[in-house]
Amino acid sequence: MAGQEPENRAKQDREKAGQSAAIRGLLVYAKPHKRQFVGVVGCTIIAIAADLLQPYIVKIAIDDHLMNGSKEFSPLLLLGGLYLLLSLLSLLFSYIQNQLIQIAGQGIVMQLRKDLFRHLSRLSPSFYDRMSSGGLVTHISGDTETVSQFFTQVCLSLVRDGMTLAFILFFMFQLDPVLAGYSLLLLPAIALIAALFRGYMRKTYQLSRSRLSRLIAFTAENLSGMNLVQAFHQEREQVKQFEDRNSSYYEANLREIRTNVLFNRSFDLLGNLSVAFVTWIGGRAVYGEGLEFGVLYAFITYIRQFFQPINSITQQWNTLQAASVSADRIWRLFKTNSELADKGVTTIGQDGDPRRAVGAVRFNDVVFGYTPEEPVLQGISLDIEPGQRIGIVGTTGAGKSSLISLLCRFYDTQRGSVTIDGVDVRQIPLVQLRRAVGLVQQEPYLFSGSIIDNVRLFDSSISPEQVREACRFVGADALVGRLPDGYETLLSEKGSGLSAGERQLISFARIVVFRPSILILDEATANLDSSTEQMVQQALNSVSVGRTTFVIAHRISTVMDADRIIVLRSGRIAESGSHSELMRRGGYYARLYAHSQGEQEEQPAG
Ligand SMILES: Nc1ncnc2c1ncn2[C@@H]1O[C@H](COP(=O)(O)OP(=O)(O)OP(=O)(O)O)[C@@H](O)[C@H]1O
Repeated sequence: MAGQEPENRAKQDREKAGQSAAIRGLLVYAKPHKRQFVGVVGCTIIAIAADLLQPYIVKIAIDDHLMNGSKEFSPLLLLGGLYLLLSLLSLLFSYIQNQLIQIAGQGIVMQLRKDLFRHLSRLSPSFYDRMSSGGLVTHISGDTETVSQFFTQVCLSLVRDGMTLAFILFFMFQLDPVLAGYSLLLLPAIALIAALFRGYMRKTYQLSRSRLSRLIAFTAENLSGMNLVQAFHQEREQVKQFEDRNSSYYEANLREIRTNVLFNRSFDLLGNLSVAFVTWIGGRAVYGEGLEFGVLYAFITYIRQFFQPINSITQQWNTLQAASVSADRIWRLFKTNSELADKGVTTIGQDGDPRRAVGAVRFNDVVFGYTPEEPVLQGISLDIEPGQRIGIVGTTGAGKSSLISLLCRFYDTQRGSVTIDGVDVRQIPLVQLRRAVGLVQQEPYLFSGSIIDNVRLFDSSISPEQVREACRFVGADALVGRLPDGYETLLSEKGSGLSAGERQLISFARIVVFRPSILILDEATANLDSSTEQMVQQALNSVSVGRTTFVIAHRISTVMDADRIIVLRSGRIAESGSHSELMRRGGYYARLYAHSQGEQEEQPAG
């Protein structure tokens, strides 16, 4: 146990160093808003001075005009006018100060969210294999919001409350140094209360934040998988889990509020005690004519105001802590590099247009696993000529999708290489590679947007007419015709409102529009009924003419007419050849085929 102490301390030191580096990193974002921050400081000085001069004006009115028996009304009117003017000035400059800090703070966080999202969109699929989407939602929404509070609350409080304190002390010493000296006796009591509460407030604050993050993450993940939750009748279990998280957040929140209220009331109590103290000491001095009554009035007003900024600065401690933790988490995300270094500089295709690549694909002794210890593909070598139609078959988990993931470079090989037209995919810039290779998956992703934008993927260089033509080509125009606003119909997230097969047709139209030189269909027609499949198949046959095409299918009938069929078994190529060759051989493929035809009861082991 004793050995853990220094270890924990070293860990805490590392965390602290990371957090301050993160805060420093955030300050880079603040740089473009320098002028707004200078404006905030200027406005704060004017607003505070106008605020704190008000008791001074009353003091002049009392001591110089009311108490000396003067019956003149006009100086009082003038002082009253001045008081009003100061109030208006304070109001106006507080407003401008608030506007400026919000513009700066929100601007910083808007930029931060933008950069973070852009960064996340470049991270490789392996990153998303590890991270929960709910956790990422919390980072983008919750953490950036906390960072925004750093600028709009912590920075503002430090400037405003720090200056207020300095001004109050200045006025107090200006009015009566002895009474001001007595007031300083309060400082140890203030420090004691702050120290007593600080640790506890931090703990309760962090507890409620972390429980809120858990709640948000759980909600986000459940909403995206709600159809599965319902399909498996998990509603009651999920509601129970939600309730647990919800009530533990409720308790943590109440505890945090209770601590804050206790802290605030302690300060109020101290404030009232100090007013009583000053009234007693000052009152005696006024009776003994050692102090003017106006000075006492102004003093009491200042001492009342003295606690508010201290209270506010102490409260910001929590926000500062939370902001540094959030900044650290955001920074760590920024520092996560894509495992796929996009350093390739070799272009492919005629005139540098990857869509006009020849389409020769080679797998050279490829070994790959999602974790290094568990290889999923073992020593795959393939040589595919341009324009060939390749079928890939194999039982569930044999490695079919993994094989084409390497061609798309969603992952990098552990050994060996994949080349297109003789160029290693790692040497091809990712943007070129993604244009060269078109992928249609079983569950195509549709974006929130119109049909037109979903087909042309928001690329406005592709005209709506080209989109319509592509839809006609794959037979999607009848479907679009049935939608309320035709091609302008807005699809909601994940394309809900369309059946799986209809979503598939839209993704086929994409391929027709973008015409990649290599086409991959991963169980792409599995969701279509047989008549639609036939129609799409015809369309695909025309699209795939002259293009290297990979077709992954469970239904062997889908790949029977391929130039060559690759049969995968446990991450290795078991057989390859045309349908008739493989059937003649009477091996694993022939058994798979027989099984798919329902001639064999047992599925071959794979
Ligand atoms: N993202 C991933 N992270 C970790 N392991 C994975 C991942 N994707 C697939 N695997 C594993 O890799 C192996 C091969 O999976 P792959 O999806 O390539 O098989 P498949 O032949 O396409 O199967 P199916 O016919 O079911 O689509 C399986 O054991 C699978 O569990």
